[in-house]
Amino acid sequence: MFVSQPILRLALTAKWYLGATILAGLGASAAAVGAAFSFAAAVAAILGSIQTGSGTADASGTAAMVAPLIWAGVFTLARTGLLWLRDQFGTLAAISVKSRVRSQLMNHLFTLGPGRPGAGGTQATVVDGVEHLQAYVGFYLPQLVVTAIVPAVLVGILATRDFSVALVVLLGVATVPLAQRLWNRMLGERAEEHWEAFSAYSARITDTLKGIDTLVALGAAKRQGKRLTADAEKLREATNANLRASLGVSVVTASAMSIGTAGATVLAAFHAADGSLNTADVLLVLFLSAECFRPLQELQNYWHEGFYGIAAAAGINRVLETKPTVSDSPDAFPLALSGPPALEVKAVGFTYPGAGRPALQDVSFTVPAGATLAVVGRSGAGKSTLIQLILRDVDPTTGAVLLNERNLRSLPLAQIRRAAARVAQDIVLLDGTIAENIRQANPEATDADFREAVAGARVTEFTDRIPGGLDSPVGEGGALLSGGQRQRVALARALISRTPLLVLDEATSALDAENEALITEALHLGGNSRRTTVVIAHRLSTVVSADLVAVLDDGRLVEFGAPGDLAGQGGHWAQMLHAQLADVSIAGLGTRS
Ligand SMILES: Nc1ncnc2c1ncn2[C@@H]1O[C@H](COP(=O)(O)OP(=O)(O)OP(=O)(O)O)[C@@H](O)[C@H]1O
Repeated sequence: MFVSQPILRLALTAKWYLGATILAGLGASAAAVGAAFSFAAAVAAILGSIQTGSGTADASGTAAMVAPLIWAGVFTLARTGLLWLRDQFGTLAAISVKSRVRSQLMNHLFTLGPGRPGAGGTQATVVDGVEHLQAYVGFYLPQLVVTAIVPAVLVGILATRDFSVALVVLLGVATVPLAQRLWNRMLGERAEEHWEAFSAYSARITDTLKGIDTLVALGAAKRQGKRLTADAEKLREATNANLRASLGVSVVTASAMSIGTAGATVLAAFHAADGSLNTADVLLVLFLSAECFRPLQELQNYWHEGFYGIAAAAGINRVLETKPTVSDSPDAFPLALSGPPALEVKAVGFTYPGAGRPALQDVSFTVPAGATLAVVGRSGAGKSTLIQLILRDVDPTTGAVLLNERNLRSLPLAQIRRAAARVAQDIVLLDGTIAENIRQANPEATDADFREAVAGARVTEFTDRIPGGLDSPVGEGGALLSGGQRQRVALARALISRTPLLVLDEATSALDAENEALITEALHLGGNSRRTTVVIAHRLSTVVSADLVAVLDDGRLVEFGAPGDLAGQGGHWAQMLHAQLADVSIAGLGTRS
């Protein structure tokens, strides 16, 4: 018997369906017992009439056998109907549990933040893993209960007819769960290994499909193909190991059932010969012995079907047990936020788990409400880390981030998510139309808000030129749009969401200078605005329109102030400015042909 505790807890959410499945299974066995007694009664009636007559069944014997035969027919039909009902209820239980497990997995994944497991393996768990629960939850688990009850009751009934036959059947029945117990540990390990191999293979396929163009361009398709073959080989080995282990259980179970039934038949024959059992009782004993083993046989069949569900349960548990990177503190309460918030970063330090050195050290600055802060610095200086801290994707190792003087840790996470819009460099659009993608950020937005957002982010500039306009599909992940068009859709999403805090992580990198300037204007980066904005930018044009600049270098804040003030100080910002201006002037030099 193999029961995964967390999946059992989830299965109990469909307890009514599971209860009905169990009742129908028990009812089917009861109907089989009824049919066995009826057949035995019919046979007894016929034999009785032969013994009293002249060697053939007389009219009274034929009449006496009609009623039991009708009953046998009724019980047999009832059994068929109950088995059908059992399968229906089992399927309904499985469907209900699968949909609950999927939504629990998705809800949990939403809370996990950057620490969530990789997309490939997670997809295998949410799609295939949960699908495998069907046979485990709908059939294996209810059959466990039926198997625990039916053989015990039937052995009791058998004992009233023939104690020694009952004892032989009991020995056969008891051997099956004992053998399975011995195998469980090994099967559990095999199940986990199989699931690991399956999700690794599935993750590799997802990665390959996502990066197929890059792999072809790099000439690395063959190498990736070899890796896929190696993963497929590991999966084949794991599947074989699985099959070998479950074959062991099958052999022991089938032997115990065959030996038990054969033993019961031989004993019943002896007892018929010595007159301690009549022919009708022999028939009854044989029927009941077979019915004792039937639930065990079915349990074994379901075990084979549900095995992958048990394997997947390990993967499902692993996702459900992954702890979120940040969570609500027990005494969190919302901040009264009527306009753009003031942002304070106070002596903040952050070290990634397992990293040898801090990504940020002792960073402090304040951004007044409605102002725009541009964060600049070399690659690896800590800009993205700072953004993650401001959005509370992670908590600082030391110091604190405050909104309107309230530590982010004391705010409900849901409020922070609602108050902040983020546009990252790699934009992910969901399959649907351009308009649907934009409206998704604020389904309650009015048509006027929508028009303002698409105009501000210069979306209409390209949608006016395509036949479907704003109702054109974006394709999977936004594949039908260019990088710059995707960024404009994402910026429109940020504009329509009207959040008081806006974070742009190189969100205009794919735009041409003219569009960037116009969008910057629409976002009111600079001057008092209805939102406080933090922007990571490499382009001068974005930075000079900000109210404040924070220059990071090797995780430390090396300069902070208005861009105009810093420009004259000859420090990091002034040097970056000069370097970029030199690039611009060299690029702007004409050539003589
Ligand atoms: N998940 C991570 N685990 C460990 N170290 C990390 C992780 N992410 C970033 N780092 C390290 O933290 C430091 C700061 O990285 P961060 O991504 O914040 O820099 P950045 O200024 O945004 O760089 P870029 O401009 O290249 O995006 C780097 O040394 C980087 O290697």
